[in-house]
Amino acid sequence: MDVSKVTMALRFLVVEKIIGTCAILVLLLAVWRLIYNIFFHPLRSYPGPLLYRASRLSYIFTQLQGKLPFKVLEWSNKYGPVIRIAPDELAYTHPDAWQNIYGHYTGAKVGGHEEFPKSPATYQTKGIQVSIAGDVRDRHRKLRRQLAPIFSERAIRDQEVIIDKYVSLLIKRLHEYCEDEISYADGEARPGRKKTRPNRLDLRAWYNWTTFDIIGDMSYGESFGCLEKAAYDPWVADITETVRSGPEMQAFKLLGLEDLLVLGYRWQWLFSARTEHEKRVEQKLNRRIALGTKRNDFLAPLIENKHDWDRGTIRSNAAVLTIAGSETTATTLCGVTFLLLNSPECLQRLTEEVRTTFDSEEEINMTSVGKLTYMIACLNESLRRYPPVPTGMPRVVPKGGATIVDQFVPEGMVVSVWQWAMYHSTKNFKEPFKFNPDRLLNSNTEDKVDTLQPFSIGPRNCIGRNLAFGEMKFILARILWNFDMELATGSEDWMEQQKAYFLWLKPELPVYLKPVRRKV
Ligand code: HEM
Repeated sequence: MDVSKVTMALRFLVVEKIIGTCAILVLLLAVWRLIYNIFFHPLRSYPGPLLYRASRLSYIFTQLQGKLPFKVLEWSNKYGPVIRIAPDELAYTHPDAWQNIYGHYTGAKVGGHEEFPKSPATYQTKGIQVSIAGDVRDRHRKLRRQLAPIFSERAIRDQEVIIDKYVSLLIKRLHEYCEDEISYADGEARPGRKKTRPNRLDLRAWYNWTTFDIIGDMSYGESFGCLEKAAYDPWVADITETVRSGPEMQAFKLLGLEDLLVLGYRWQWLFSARTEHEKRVEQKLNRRIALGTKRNDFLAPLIENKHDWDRGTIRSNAAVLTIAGSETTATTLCGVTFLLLNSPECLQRLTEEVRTTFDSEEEINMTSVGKLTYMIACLNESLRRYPPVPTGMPRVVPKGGATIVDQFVPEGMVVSVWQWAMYHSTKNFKEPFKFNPDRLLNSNTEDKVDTLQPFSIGPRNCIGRNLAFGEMKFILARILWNFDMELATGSEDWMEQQKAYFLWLKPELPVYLKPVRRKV
């Protein structure tokens, strides 16, 4: 008998047994986990779909498909305004949740609780520098204090000359692309191409180019040159990848694979577009620093206070301001354009407002657009129908737990308001899928208009709200002054076909533009 063969066989049997036992243990543990999550977890009494209450996997799967906000609405209609969407996570569509989760607290002394920290699985990754949008409380407060003055209404008005420069360039370029001598083929406007159908332009691109060029100048002292080239800069083109990779990175963390994510990120076999993006930010930052600190732009406070911040902090904040400050605004402009083009009466009323309020285009500026009450209602209604941040903005319940929408939630649980679902719930708005700006002009008890907080509230609300609103009113007014618009055929389901991640993954928005001819 061959002893070595017997030893080998025995070894094989032992190894097989160990693997088998481990597999059974893992399986038992997983089953126990499911049972625990359903019957013994501190959130067991909260309603929600069984598969999601039982395991995180269902949440991750639906989130990666970009469908979670739509599911939350479905569940909100079925289970009510507080839904358990993962074993340790609650989604809210109840208006009180805004204040309870995101509001300012004055500390335990007056019976409040501490500020709810941002959930690390969404906002922080080990070893990767976070920005103001993800930073921990003390660093956040300092960053916010230094940046706030530059985002005040007055400071933004002082920057009007920059905004005006790019909006005027947008209008000039759109006119050029609408001129008869410019011809184009395949519906894609480009000088020198043969014309098929007139003036069909992708407004998603033009809005993105404009808001990126503005933010580029306001942050780094140089635009991305998108409007000049009528083409995407690689940086701008990367945004889609950044939007898509957000939930993928979150999935790694929720599955306990953060170390693998960090390794992959460092060695660039995961999310390499993000690493490339960081390199480009660094190059722009170098050029900005070479300009000195005299410029009154968004990066000046961080560069001036460089003893407070290392290079990584300045870089990550430069990157987040660029994306947060442009993609969201361009998204809302696309949304309002699409919704108006699908509501001819609203479009006509708004066009009339713009063309009768002003006698000439020169009268349209960042201050005078404040008179356009119907436009403000249209923009707010678009932010309701198509909020740029459609998902939850997850926070962790602080030590001691908290009462949210009259129910106690234990510490450590993840909670958030889901904007898209909240704004489309019939509990909050009558005919929620209807684009109806009048609901924001006439007081009406059926619409809970205070629910609408697209810029969030509290200490971590949007720092760029003044800029965003000023810019959107100004761009939309100038477009409506100059052009008549019609939605290109084939785009009727533009909004329905989108995936909703932390931001929307939006397709092109082809629109026919016809310049308005005025008698001189
Ligand atoms: C329509 C346009 C915009 C919308 C709807 C919007 C919405 C939001 C929301 C909901 C948040 C909170 C995110 C969270 O809690 O995770 C936020 C944060 C933020 N936004 Fe905006 N935003 C817009 C435009 C802008 C602009 C123009 C800028 C700047 C140039 C900007 C810069 C930021 C920054 C830096 C934060 C993080 C603030 C902090 O944590 O203190 N946003 N925004």
